[in-house]
Amino acid sequence: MIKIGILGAGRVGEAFLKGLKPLHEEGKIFVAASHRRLERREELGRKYSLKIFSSNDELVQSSDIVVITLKPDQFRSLAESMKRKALFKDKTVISVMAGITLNELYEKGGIERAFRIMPTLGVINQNGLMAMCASSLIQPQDWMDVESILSALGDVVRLEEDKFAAFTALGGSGPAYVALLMESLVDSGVTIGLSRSISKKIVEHLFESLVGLVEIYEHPVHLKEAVMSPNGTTAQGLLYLESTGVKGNIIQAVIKAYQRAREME
Ligand SMILES: NC(=O)C1=CN([C@@H]2O[C@H](COP(=O)(O)OP(=O)(O)OC[C@H]3O[C@@H](n4cnc5c(N)ncnc54)[C@H](OP(=O)(O)O)[C@@H]3O)[C@@H](O)[C@H]2O)C=CC1
Ligand SMILES: O=C(O)[C@@H]1CCC=N1
Repeated sequence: MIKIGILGAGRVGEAFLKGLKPLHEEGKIFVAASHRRLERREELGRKYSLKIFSSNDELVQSSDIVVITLKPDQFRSLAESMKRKALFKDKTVISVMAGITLNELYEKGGIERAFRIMPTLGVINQNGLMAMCASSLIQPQDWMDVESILSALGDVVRLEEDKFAAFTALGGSGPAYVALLMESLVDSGVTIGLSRSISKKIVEHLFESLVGLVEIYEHPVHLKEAVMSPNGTTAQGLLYLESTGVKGNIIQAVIKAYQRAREME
């Protein structure tokens, strides 16, 4: 049975624990994790009834596949000693860390067999989208095994490593942009006299129904035209948005995030 260890189970690491637990319970894989704080280990142990190690080294030693869910700098500070101990020899690693390239995994951590993935936060409720690339030692069977495991957390797309910064800027950071838009719309409802609860209900409905509407209208532009009546309310709202350069600003925001993602590599 494949043994999977989640190294540094924070927000994304916990999403992996939660998403993979059903496969663990069905006896298809064995899942464990590590964390540096006792309080967090106890919390995860209580919630998932899985083994949570205090020692990262022991977790790695007892795993076939190690999912590294540390922050990039937390990994960088641990990597050298792990490389010295040759901990990752014969292990397969899945890294979710923004800006850590396959080459850096090898150079700093001595990790030869690696998948680099970039998940969206949707993995928290098994509804993520994950970009995935791999080092040259990874074989077709490894791809199939890992894709099958990751499908418990959402959809997987194979992507060239040189497109990871772009995926990170749009998909990885994306939930934050959409959350900001959502927050602004809820505040706008309150500003024009609606209670916060009804405003929130309207905005939640708008987001929930949007994907279905775009499917029906086939393109966001056609959806926009369907809502926009001659001399109506939508035309006035859109005129203001367009005059403030909202579309260019959103594109610029993603470009900024992309530049930062490139800098991190
Ligand atoms: N959040 C997101 O939307 C996305 C994040 N990512 C990537 O995922 C990674 C994790 O992000 P996220 O889950 O948000 O971050 P978190 O800070 O929630 O997770 C990292 C966890 O690792 C723990 N940790 C730190 N050092 C050690 C150590 N030496 N040994 C064991 N555990 C340790 C931290 O503990 P402590 O709580 O004590 O700091 C923390 O709980 C990042 O590299 C990020 O780039 C990728 C895509 C999306
Ligand atoms: O902000 C970040 O750096 C990480 C990567 C994508 C989402 N969070």
